Amino acid sequence: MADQFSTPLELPLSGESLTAINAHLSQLSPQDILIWALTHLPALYQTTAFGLTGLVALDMLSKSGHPIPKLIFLDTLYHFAETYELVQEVRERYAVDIKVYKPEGCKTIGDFEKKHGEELWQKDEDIYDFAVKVEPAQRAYQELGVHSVITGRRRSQGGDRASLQPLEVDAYIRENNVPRNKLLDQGYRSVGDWHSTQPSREGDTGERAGRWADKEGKTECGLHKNFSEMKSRAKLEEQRIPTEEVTTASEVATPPA
Ligand SMILES: Nc1ncnc2c1ncn2[C@@H]1O[C@H](COP(=O)(O)OS(=O)(=O)O)[C@@H](OP(=O)(O)O)[C@H]1O
Repeated sequence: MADQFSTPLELPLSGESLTAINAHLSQLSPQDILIWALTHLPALYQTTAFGLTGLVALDMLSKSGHPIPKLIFLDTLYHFAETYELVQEVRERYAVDIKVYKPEGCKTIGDFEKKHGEELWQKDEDIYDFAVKVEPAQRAYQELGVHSVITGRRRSQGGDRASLQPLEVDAYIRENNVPRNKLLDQGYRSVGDWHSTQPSREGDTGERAGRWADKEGKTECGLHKNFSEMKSRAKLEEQRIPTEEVTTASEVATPPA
């Protein structure tokens, strides 16, 4: 797919190039956008929590005829057993390299509670988000030399969640037999940590109903905030998290099957 953009692109992009690229991409199919990303974006990875969008993207990439990017999974330690099963299923089905990053110095929930106390998400959800997603993502990007990522967020997920079009995704999943989280067949619409994810209730609208259902105004985990905000969270963490000694191994680990 020849176009006017250099291959690979030189980063960072100016606002002007970004506008031109987005105008170009908005005319392409999802498959072609992904191929464009593969051929143009340097040091490209896919960050995924194995949601529907990410798995559809992975399936499309696997059929593109190009080598697929490695995956980055931020293992918060608090995922459902079904999600960990899905990680293994995806690894086998697509023969893809999955880099797993856990909260710093923690291999188990026991390690995490020793460092932060029990139910950190109840005490301070900003610090929880920082510890389980933001810091591990920063570490992953730095250690792996990541310059570009594919994520499963969609424009239609921002703001007005009722405008989502999950049926398109469902059709692709059925036709291509894409693996999916078993919880999606048990009344869950979107799956994150078990303590912040509930099945959707009657009358719920939106694809992400059930995420932080009891926390008014909370819709995101902090992973997608911009970098300066992430840095100020780092300061917050330094000031407020007790610094007890814990194992400090920072590693690319494999989650339980
Ligand atoms: N734990 C973890 N590890 C790696 N990547 C992750 C993680 N959580 C969120 N994401 C990325 O964010 C996409 C949207 O996820 P969610 O809708 O669940 O929202 S949220 O980020 O948790 O707020 C999600 O899309 P999917 O690939 O469809 O899962 C990922 O690209």
